[in-house]
Amino acid sequence: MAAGADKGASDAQTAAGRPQAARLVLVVACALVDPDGRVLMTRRPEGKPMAGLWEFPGGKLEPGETPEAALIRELREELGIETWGSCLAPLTFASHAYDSFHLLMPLFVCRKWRGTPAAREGQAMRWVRPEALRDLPMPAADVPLAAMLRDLL
Ligand SMILES: Nc1nc2c([nH]c(=O)n2[C@H]2C[C@H](O)[C@@H](COP(=O)(O)OP(=O)(O)OP(=O)(O)O)O2)c(=O)[nH]1
Repeated sequence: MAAGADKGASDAQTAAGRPQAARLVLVVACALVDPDGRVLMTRRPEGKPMAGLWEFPGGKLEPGETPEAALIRELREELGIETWGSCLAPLTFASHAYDSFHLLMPLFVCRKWRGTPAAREGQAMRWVRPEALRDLPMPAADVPLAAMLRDLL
């Protein structure tokens, strides 16, 4: 019998019998790290899913964008800062099953930018020591990232 052929009808399966992934959403995010080693976190505004939770700046890619270009654009739009691909170092990633989609989120670290981050979209923001990240309410996908940042930064 093919693997999975005896599973219940409630399991989402492809015709080939493999588990069916939820819609995959690619989001790129950044740990901006200041000279004191603190990380910039922003709070999701009211009216959005997961409102009030603290997240890394970033967002979804637009069609045809590379992750790096999307992140540079998001940092400009959200925080009014300018950075460069050469200043974005891949750090880790989140792969998390939310109810309605599966989030795949590379997390870059950036220590060099031009300008002073300011919340351009009305979101709250704060600089947080890596060891204090665990005290912030975060999206479920971010919880393991916070633990990794404590070790890696
Ligand atoms: N930017 C960011 N998004 C995160 C983090 N953790 C996490 O689960 N997400 C989720 C929340 C959203 O579903 C998605 C980010 O997409 P987004 O910021 O472009 O979209 P949004 O929900 O704010 O707004 P919309 O474009 O869907 O209307 O990724 C994180 O640390 N940073």
